Amino acid sequence: MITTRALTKRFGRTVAVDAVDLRVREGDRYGLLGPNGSGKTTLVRMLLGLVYATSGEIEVLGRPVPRRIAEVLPQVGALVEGPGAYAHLSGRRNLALLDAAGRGGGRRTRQRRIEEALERVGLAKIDQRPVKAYSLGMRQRLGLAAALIRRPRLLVLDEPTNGLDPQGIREIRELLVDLNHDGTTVFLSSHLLAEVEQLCTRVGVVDRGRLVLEDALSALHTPTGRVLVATPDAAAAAAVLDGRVESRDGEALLVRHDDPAALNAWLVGSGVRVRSIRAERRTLEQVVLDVTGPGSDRFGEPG
Ligand SMILES: Nc1ncnc2c1ncn2[C@@H]1O[C@H](COP(=O)(O)OP(=O)(O)OP(=O)(O)O)[C@@H](O)[C@H]1O
Repeated sequence: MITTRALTKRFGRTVAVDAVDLRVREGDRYGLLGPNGSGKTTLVRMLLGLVYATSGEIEVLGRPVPRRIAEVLPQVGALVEGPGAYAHLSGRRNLALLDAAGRGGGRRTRQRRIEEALERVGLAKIDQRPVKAYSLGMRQRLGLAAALIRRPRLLVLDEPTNGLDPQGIREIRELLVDLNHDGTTVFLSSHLLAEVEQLCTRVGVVDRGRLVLEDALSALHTPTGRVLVATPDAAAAAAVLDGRVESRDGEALLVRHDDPAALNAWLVGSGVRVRSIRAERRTLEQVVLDVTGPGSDRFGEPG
């Protein structure tokens, strides 16, 4: 769906995007994760032909960008750096103008597609109020509706939950999962670890312009070599496990061991009751901290 090779963008002496090889597959919910200023927006804009690369190649939906962007855009829904809209017009009017301006929309179905898109983003009830009276969250939803009116195969979204409250963020997340289940590939950028962890199936991590990691989310949650045990016999367990217990908090023990089943058999065989047992897995945060250098500790900051 999206492939880049050695994609690079320089602004003077600043290397905003540095030799990035990105690979987004059909059906992915792909999260491009990086702190503010790491180059995500520049990368997204290059994918859409809004910024020209200094060097490297881009393919979107099998076609080279920017050369054949005109064939690509009708199949792509995009939301980049805050939705642009005519402030004095209503949301519906904005969508109608947008649909009329682009290629391949189909006038006959316009009204229906607009109402469907508004419904999907939770704006079905908007009235004639102009967009300038909208809250930031409503504008963001309108921007998403705009990305949806063409029923795109691919969604490209730059920080789609910016400006939304927790309820709004959750609704957008559910919407994107639904769309993805219906066959839309979703590519989004975010500086929020938790957002990507909850929403995405694949993750790319950018650090100062470089893509330092790209993998399936499930593959990143690797076991840490420790097991979390809950037992009412914590003291007895600690004695049995002799030196393997790394920490203890009430009934909860963190044990150095890489096989929960074998550990369970050992404990039960020694007369220790086990309430629950599971392998500890690395969180996305740990994975990201391992691959990003010092000074890249700005993840999760609002902005
Ligand atoms: N038009 C431009 N001219 C000069 N420098 C730019 C321009 N656009 C971006 N940059 C620089 O490129 C780097 C990456 O910026 P970019 O906006 O792509 O990062 P980002 O990860 O999207 O951050 P944010 O989430 O804050 O937008 C930054 O150092 C930025 O200052």
